Amino acid sequence: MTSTLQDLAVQLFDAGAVRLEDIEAKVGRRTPIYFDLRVIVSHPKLMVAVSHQLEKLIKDVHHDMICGVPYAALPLAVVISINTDRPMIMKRKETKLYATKKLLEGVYEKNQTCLVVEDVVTSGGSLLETVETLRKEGLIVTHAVIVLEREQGGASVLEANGITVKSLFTLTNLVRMLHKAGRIDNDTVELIFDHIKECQFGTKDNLE
Ligand SMILES: O=C(O)c1cc(=O)[nH]c(=O)n1[C@@H]1O[C@H](COP(=O)(O)O)[C@@H](O)[C@H]1O
Repeated sequence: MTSTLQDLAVQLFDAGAVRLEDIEAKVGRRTPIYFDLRVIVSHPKLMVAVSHQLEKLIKDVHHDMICGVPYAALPLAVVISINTDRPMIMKRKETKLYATKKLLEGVYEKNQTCLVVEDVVTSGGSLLETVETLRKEGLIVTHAVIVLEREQGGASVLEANGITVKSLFTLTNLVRMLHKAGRIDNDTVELIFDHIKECQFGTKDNLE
């Protein structure tokens, strides 16, 4: 059975993937909402449901293989690879210092297309780092599929680097769905919407 996006938003919240606390984000600023997809490894049915939704987004995107950005997106990439019978490659966080000394694991050839899977895009930096590694190895990367686009400028940064981002949720529609389901109150909705407006990347002030 396929969950609707509204159901999925509530299931993710109830599994603890949405943290409504003041948390430091990877790049620079604090955030009143943190989407922590790492919890889904403890909820296999939810992992399959999220993967199914991502698969719908990529069915018309040509790709020879997929690569998950380490580590949060790796389990999703594995499930999508199995469900769609499409090979996967894995990027290491650091180059192996012995034996093969590889940064990418798996089988690939120059000029093959690789679709990237990521959990969250805020500034776009993490996803771009993976894309740069893949491109250095001669792979063609034009699309990424992600779970949450935080609408803080990252998608535009990626677009400017030749990557089209397809997302399951934007932060605005995730928050609206959770508000509708009574999981987030009015004040928190306002706080999050203000944060989205105030904390934008890709602008001169926030370029690191
Ligand atoms: O730090 C973040 O911006 C972030 C926000 C959030 O809600 N959830 C979350 O997982 N992150 C982390 O931030 C990364 C994306 O941030 P950028 O590299 O700025 O796009 C993700 O891969 C996560 O490691």
